[in-house]
Amino acid sequence: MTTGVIKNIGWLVNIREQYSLLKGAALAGLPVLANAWLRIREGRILEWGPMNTLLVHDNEQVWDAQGGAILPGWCDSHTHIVFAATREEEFVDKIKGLSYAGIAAKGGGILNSARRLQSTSENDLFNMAWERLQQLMHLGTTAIEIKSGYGLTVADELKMLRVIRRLKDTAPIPVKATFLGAHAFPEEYRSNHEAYVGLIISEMIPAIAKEQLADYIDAFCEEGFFSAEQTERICRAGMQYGMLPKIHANQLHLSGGVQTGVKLGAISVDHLETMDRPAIETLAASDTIGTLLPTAAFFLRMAFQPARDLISAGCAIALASDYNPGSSPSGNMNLVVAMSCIQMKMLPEEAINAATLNGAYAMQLQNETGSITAGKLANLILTHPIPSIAYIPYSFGTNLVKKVMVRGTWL
Ligand SMILES: N=CN[C@@H](CCC(=O)O)C(=O)O
Ligand SMILES: [Zn+2]
Repeated sequence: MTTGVIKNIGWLVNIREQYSLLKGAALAGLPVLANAWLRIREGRILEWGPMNTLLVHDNEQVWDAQGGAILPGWCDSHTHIVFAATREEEFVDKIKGLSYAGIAAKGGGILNSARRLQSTSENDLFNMAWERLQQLMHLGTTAIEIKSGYGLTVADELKMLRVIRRLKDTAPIPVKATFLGAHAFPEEYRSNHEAYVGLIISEMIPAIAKEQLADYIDAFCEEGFFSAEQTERICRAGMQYGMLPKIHANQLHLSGGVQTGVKLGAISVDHLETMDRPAIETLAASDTIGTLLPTAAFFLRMAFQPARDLISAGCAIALASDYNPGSSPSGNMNLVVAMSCIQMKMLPEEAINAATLNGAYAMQLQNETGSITAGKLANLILTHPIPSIAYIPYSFGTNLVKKVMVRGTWL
């Protein structure tokens, strides 16, 4: 745990003494201090001010930002980084014309990942996910949610969640675990979906709860996958054990996932590529966060999420990477932020808030990270010198991240 002061910060971004979930117009308010210093004590943010007020303490460590910006690290609230193999062959199939749903119907997609994961050891899965997590941290992600959902048997879902637990115990950043047994129906349940729903409810959830392996419960609420009614039953079963819902909703169709999530008081409903007025208004009238995953829409060549409509209606919006081998094989949150500005017309301020403070809320980590606030973790991004905040999404594809600090230590 390090103590010291960062000087010559060009822009100190998202400074907040008080904070709350940002909805609608509030998303555009990003408090920034130009030409600043920031003091860290015991791995946490202590205080900050304009450069002309800096008094360096005796024997204090001083780091020079050399005009770079300091931001709270990205809070990626939706990932699937535990997987056994990449799926670039399906990527090529898609280039040749097959649809995402078509690939899934052929036994590809999630079931392909499940077959590969079932024959991979817990240790190998951990090592692969650990490597991915290291890469993400160097790209500025300093809090993350990770889902199961490529196991699809009691033993393999437990295996995945134990890997996530090990990541939690090993990583220096906060990690949250989500149980997504309801990700796809395994082949052997093709003609008896109810039996698989029963397995999730009566065997998987109690076993996971016994080992306290999951913070959240998720279901892929989608045509051909889990209906709104099945999603509700599965989530309610998880809620009995304290797992709050975070739901895959309205990705390919108007699945009813948004309404189901709001009805259950879900922390978030995620994806939202396919929205209509009732879904937008239901979300806007709730405290459930709409988590947008623009790199998944990009990779699947789908229409992007209607961010402007959601913000105009007053919704709380978060941004996340959806890092997974099928629909978003990238966990680069810098790209997510840029894409949300370029393709969804989010303002740079809205996108940064959605990828930091609201992302933290979407993992119930708002008191630990997501803004420059005294007492929060010193989990920070230092950029190369930039002329403005808008330059961050504007210069998409250029790695502006110079260094990342986690709990007061530079990686
Ligand atoms: N949509 C469902 N689940 C993942 C994709 C998983 C996969 O294709 O492996 C997603 O969030 O996009
Ligand atoms: Zn996902």
